[in-house]
Amino acid sequence: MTADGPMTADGRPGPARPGPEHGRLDRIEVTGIRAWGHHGVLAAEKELGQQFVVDVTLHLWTAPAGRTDALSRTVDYAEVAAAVAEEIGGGPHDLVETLAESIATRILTGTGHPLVRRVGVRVHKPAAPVGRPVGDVAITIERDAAPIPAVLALGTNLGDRESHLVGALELLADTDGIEIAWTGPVLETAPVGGPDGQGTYLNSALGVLTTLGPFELLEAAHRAERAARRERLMRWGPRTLDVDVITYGELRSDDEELTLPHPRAHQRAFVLGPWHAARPSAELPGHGPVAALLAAAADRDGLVPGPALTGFDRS
Ligand SMILES: Nc1ncnc2c1ncn2[C@@H]1O[C@H](COP(=O)(O)OP(=O)(O)OP(=O)(O)O)[C@@H](O)[C@H]1O
Ligand SMILES: Nc1nc2c(c(=O)[nH]1)N=C(CO)CN2
Repeated sequence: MTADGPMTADGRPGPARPGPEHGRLDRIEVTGIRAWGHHGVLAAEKELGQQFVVDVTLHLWTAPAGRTDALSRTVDYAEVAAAVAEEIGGGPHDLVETLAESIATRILTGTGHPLVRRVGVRVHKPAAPVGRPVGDVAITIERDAAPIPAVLALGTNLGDRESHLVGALELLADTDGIEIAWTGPVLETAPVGGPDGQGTYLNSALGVLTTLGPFELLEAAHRAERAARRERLMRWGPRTLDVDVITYGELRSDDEELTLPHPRAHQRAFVLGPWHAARPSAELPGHGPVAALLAAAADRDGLVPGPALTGFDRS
């Protein structure tokens, strides 16, 4: 097994490859969702209504749910079907194009958000008044979810710390679906917690725009840790590289594998300091302005400027 092989950072079996970072998402399909709607250009269609049938394809990474059997780590297809039926019953719109678009938007920004990264919608209007017998009228569209802004925190206090940070930034920047939006400065910070006598840390923070789902982003973070040969020997012990997901849009999650925002970020000057330096008006969802959190953090006096490293200069 190589450091980059199919294992999670703590040595458990990881997702079968190819995974989301290889551009291939899984698909959940719900077909034949039937409901009465009043869409159509003709007045009679709006007045009487007719049956519409919709098929949806949800593109998402399902390995976290498949591994743990947890519905909270995937999209509930019953909720999707209910949302689609509601959209069919809404409007009315003149065009099937508009109905398909409204269903795609509802899934990408509502029911399926943020796990569903792409959706396919096929709307059938089998009784459409075409003026002659036809088998069906259907439209198919495919739409991508908007990229999500996320914040990652990096820390290292073992081995060649500078190389670990530069390597992590390069690996993340090269990951499909991750675009680096900004980087914080590198700060040298006193260790917080863990065993006595461990070395000082270099910490930084990154802002990314990502088309990956939250678990896929965590997997990319773990991949960077594996590339630095991260070992988990003791809690808060020395480490070659730690990459934490601090925020993923406004998402709140109490899943122990991915708690969002990161459950200790609001107390940590070594996370808030580099973030604040790059984005002074940032807010941590559920906790308020990063500036105020930084001013109140117990470890705020343990930060000093670190080395100027390649890449960590994009604010
Ligand atoms: N927001 C998150 N970012 C990164 N890991 C998380 C997050 N939420 C939960 N985890 C889980 O925490 C577990 C332990 O992570 P890790 O070993 O990096 O902790 P740590 O860096 O020693 O401590 P801390 O979590 O206090 O930073 C991981 O297996 C991961 O699944
Ligand atoms: N200064 C500093 N202290 C820490 C850090 C860190 O990155 N920097 N990470 C920890 C666990 O993630 C625990 N303590």
